[in-house]
Amino acid sequence: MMAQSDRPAATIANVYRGTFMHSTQKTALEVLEDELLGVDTDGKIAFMGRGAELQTLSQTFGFNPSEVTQLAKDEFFIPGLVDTHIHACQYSYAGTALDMPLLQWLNTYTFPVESQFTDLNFAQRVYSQVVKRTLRNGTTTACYFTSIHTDASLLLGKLANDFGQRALVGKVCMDINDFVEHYKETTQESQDETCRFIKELLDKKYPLVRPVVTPRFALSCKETLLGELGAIAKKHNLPIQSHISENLEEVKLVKQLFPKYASYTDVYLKNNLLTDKTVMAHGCHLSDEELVIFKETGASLSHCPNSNISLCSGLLDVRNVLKHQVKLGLGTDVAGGYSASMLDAVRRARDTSKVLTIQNPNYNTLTFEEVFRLATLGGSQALSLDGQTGNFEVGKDFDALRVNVAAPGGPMDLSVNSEEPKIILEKFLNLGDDRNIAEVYVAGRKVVPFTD
Ligand SMILES: Nc1nc2[nH]cnc2c(=O)[nH]1
Ligand SMILES: [Zn+2]
Repeated sequence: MMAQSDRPAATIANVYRGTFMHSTQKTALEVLEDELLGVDTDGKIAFMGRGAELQTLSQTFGFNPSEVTQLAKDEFFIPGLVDTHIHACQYSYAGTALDMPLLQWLNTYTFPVESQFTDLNFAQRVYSQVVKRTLRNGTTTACYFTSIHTDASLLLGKLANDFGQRALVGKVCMDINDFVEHYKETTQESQDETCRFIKELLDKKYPLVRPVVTPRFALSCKETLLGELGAIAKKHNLPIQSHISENLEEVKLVKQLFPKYASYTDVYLKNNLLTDKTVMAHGCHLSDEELVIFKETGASLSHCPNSNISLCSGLLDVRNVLKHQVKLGLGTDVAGGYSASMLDAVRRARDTSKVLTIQNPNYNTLTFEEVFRLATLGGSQALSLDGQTGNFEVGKDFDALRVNVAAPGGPMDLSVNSEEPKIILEKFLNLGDDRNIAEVYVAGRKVVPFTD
């Protein structure tokens, strides 16, 4: 059935015909074969319909049928991948330094590297690499942590805008750090610089890049700073990101440092940091009572399975999170997670679920369709961006990957017998890489291959 926007007829910029696969609220995987999708000049999906409706649609929307882009037999579109948690400033050492648990890893590797982002040349190099690499890997939306440095963080916003990535960018706030000299702010500096960062980034009016209030985690922020950051987010109605219950040593220390609070979740809750626009990374060790608070506040979780395994932090029970109806997306958590590819996050999420099944054979393993939904629609919900992106719905922005599973020199071979699209998607999710991602679109604009 033809679906079209209620808005006045838009000028159609592009029409694509072929197989589209995406998730909806009702179904983890919907396969639309011989589908037509029209994108208007604002980059929004103006209509979707069956291939057989071409003539009617072309008249209604005023496009020439001969200008329709027809996908090849081995191609399909999926929604852009949403990385709900990635540290842009840790990209330079991704793939290394994975021999310690979280707190030692932060002190030994992370803080010394992050402290270098006073140098804007260094920032320019690392940040352009991470934006380009993630776009090539199909990340159309990224929720970034930076370092404590405002100017370098603004530079990341500029680069995401220049390359056309949808991004939330968070200048990291931390007024506690006993290990690396100078790599911390005073409480006042952290608030002032957060306000400057928000103002300057919003003033740029980048259409797809927004600031996110970013207390690093409870162990890096004094109570006063947590409260002030909660107030800033409230005042400007901004999203919030942080880390929670990643590793048991961290959970224990939070209990010791915040004895007045009922739980780790309560620390964020009482400081106005758990809202329906909050995304917290990890949550491996949250209790059911804490998950109930997430559900009640509308806060979401970012599941970062590569990081959880690489830093030996824990295994998130995604089934239990979903049972509690907590919004959930996937994150790479570079560089605790060693891969900047969301395809890796998909695979590691499935592996984690299988480890839980090995531990308990009655555990209901996540299906590949469910994990695909987490990487797309789930991520957009976790970042409160599901009004704009996450799947192919009329009125949303066209954020999409044109996948070619038969890309020359690619990493996978197709079955000799032709398979149905769903099986080919499964194969791509498990075996594909950027060689199969022929084109990437964000808000209708082709951002990969790069034009320069
Ligand atoms: N994985 C991870 N966890 C954190 N908790 C506080 N900071 C960090 C960080 O940079 N990475
Ligand atoms: Zn992280």
